[in-house]
Amino acid sequence: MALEIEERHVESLSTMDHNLCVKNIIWSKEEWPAINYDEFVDGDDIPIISVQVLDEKKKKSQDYEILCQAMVNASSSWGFFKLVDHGVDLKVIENVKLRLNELFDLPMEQKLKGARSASLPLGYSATNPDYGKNLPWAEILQLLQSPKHVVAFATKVFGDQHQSFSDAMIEYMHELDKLGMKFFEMLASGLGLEDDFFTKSFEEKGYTMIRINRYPPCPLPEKCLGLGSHSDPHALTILLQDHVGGLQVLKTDHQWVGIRPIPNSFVINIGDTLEAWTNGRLKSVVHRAVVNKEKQRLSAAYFLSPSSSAIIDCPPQLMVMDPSTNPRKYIPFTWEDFKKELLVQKRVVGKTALNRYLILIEKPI
Ligand SMILES: O=C(O)CCC(=O)C(=O)O
Ligand SMILES: [Fe+2]
Repeated sequence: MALEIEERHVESLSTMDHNLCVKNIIWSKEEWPAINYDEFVDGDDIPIISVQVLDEKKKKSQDYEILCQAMVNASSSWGFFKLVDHGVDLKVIENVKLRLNELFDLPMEQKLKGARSASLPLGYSATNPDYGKNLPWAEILQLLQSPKHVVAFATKVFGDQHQSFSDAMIEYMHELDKLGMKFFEMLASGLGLEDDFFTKSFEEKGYTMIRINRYPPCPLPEKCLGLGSHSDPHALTILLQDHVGGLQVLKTDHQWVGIRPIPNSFVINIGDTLEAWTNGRLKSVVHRAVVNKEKQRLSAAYFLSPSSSAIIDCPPQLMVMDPSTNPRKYIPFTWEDFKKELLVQKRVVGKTALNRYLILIEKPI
């Protein structure tokens, strides 16, 4: 029976070049998930933060300061939190989900008109052929935030019928960008930095992008993964997911924990760049997506990245020079340099993208 399943053709992830069976997408044993997509433990989940008080008039009020602190605390412990009452119009969110599902529902031939190129990780792909083994059980679309880029992609796939897809994506990314900038101000404030400490490095959006994952139902979810364990290399991720569930986060005790989806919320997580920027005070935490037998799942990760010229250097307030407490952990780097590395890197496993800037600290014997 198990063998029969492994021989099954995977229609939804097969292309003309890659005709896949379940066995081609089975992961190495060490990676098999021990927790199901719908296993959640109340009291062992990431914090929930409501930003209802986030109103310009209340800025600098005590409520605002408490909220900033809560965000910093969640970002320093879990590296993740759920955001509710976020203020992004639900119509915009529902519309983008609808348009994305419509896109993924198209025949493979049509989606492949917008296929990612070999040289750049942008566009559509049915799973990720670069990975060789441990293929994600997912269809993936990566697009830059730039409206021009979105329209160019959508025109390839939909021709002159691209408008509804393009408009939905552009509007959604615009809203998320505004939300992201608010977070950066709040994180800066909670860390005791000038409000614009981070935002002033986000004027150019060159490499801010969205990655949409649609995970088809999987007949062998105990041996496959939608997305393997990784951390996000950018500064901050705003993740939208549907009601199905599948996101799991690795805790400091090396246990995976399932993140229960809640309606009308986002999941926010710190990326490697922000971890380096704050000398490790905010944590970029490893996570993954598991799949299930019955339901397809949609998630969309919006990755905010700084201007190319931004120098990722920890401010002295967050760094104590005394090596026994909190010495500098990373060599300052420009986002341009880091971005180049990301473009050639095939796969992020753990925090490998950031390791090249790590300062190796010798421990006293
Ligand atoms: O699907 C998910 O919940 C996770 C997606 C994710 O981590 C990513 O796209 O980087
Ligand atoms: Fe991620």
